[in-house]
Amino acid sequence: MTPFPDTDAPPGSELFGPDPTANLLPGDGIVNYYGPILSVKDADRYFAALLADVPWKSDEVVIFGKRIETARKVAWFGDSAYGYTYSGTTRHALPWNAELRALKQLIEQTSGAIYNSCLLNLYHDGSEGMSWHSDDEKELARDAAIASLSLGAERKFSFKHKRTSATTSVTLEHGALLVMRGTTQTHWLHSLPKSKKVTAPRINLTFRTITCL
Ligand SMILES: O=C(O)CCC(=O)C(=O)O
Ligand SMILES: [Fe+2]
Repeated sequence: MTPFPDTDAPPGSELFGPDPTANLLPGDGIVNYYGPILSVKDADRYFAALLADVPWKSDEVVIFGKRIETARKVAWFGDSAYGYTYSGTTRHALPWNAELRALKQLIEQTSGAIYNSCLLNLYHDGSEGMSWHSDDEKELARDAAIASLSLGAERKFSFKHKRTSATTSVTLEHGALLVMRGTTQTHWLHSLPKSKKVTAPRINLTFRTITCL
């Protein structure tokens, strides 16, 4: 009997999950995937608390000049009531609640960066996603780390290079952390593709740094 029958990975690596120092991108930016940083029990607890306590609102996007309300819901929290403008609408950040304060501290420790705001997205099922974009709004500090925590249904997350169209994808697990660093937003787009296979909801939190306060 072979000791590691199911994998070509180095012995033991499957016990410790992904290597968070490995870069998912071939260059022009850095994306680290930490895998789950919360126990399933804690991830379940945060998912339920955020689903119930966050004042979820539809987002607005402009497609071919038309203003569309998304089925996906959003909320925005921050250190102070920052104004944040996208698709021609300015929103103001809500003050941190207890769950978000605890998650922010854990994610700052794990990722080695600090954040002053968090955008939350609620996808009710796989019919909702987010199309190709980069997080390059003028309010965001250039090249600052963006830390993404996933709760709920597993979803695929994809990157596409703006010039070469090279793509790469990762599965975002319940309770998992992904961090985009350096010039990632300058050179790469990312998306959360829709999927007919996903029937359960997912909450995503992206911790960010807003400038021009
Ligand atoms: O839901 C996700 O994983 C990604 C969300 C995202 O890209 C964003 O909010 O800018
Ligand atoms: Fe994004």
